[in-house]
Amino acid sequence: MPLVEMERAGYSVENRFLVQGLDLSISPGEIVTLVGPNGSGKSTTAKLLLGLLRPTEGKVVRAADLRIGYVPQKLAIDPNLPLPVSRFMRLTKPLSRRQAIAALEETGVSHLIDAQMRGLSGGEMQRVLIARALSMKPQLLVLDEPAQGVDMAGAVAIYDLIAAARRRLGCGVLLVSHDLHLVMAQTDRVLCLNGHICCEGTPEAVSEMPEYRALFSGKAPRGLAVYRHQHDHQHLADGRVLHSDGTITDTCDPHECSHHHHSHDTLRNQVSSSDAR
Ligand SMILES: Nc1ncnc2c1ncn2[C@@H]1O[C@H](COP(=O)(O)OP(=O)(O)OP(=O)(O)O)[C@@H](O)[C@H]1O
Repeated sequence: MPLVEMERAGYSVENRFLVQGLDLSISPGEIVTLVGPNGSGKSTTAKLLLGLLRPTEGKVVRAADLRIGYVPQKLAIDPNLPLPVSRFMRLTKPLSRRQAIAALEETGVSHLIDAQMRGLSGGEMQRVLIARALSMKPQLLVLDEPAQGVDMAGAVAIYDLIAAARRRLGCGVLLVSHDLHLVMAQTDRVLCLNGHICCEGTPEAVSEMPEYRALFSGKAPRGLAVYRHQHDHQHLADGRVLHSDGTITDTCDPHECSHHHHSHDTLRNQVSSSDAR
């Protein structure tokens, strides 16, 4: 049984369709990624799935009593208001301090529990938002550009976190992203959006589809399989490194720490080769 299913769903404002003819479903345990250029309707599609918008045509059906965790693209809070992380974590759900710390631990930012939201870095903010979404113990996790404002190594770490949450909770995940090459490696199914679904399939298949390449003017990197690297350690938000045996060190051994550097180098090669094409 899918967690959520869209059938020929569309959404229009003043007779203009923002998205149309969407057929899409998300099942427990799968990561579905929506990619598309600015204004292609990714956030609108996410909001239709969540029930924040009602389709003006077609239908969207969610499983009964579905627990949803949502990381919005933009936070509707006044950035000037003082708001500690501890209070932000309790805004949508009553959580004890211990529960809030446990949720923040999952994303490596429990040390920020008493920090002010307005003082957080881009990466810290995203980790707090993901922790709040995970505290719902969601069956469906919807993340709208969860790696925005985060550098590439930070983005890889965030996508790893999401993949780990999917394994642990068995939840379905909808990811909205611009980071095609990074995000796609963690994803089971990719949908390319441009007001409608242009093409869909596995990351490897989609990366070679002409519709996908046209959508990004041929600038999308190829050969995504190289990003399916094995992780033997995780980079914590405070810069330290958590190894698979549970030890924490200040830096990773350069011989052991292949994945991020590998990703950087490979990406650089691929971007330059696709630019040259
Ligand atoms: N309430 C609204 N009224 C009118 N137009 C809207 C409304 N919401 C969104 N739009 C328009 O619909 C289109 C799709 O917006 P949407 O935010 O879904 O795109 P997106 O793919 O998420 O974009 P981005 O990558 O820039 O975040 C845009 O052209 C946007 O300006």
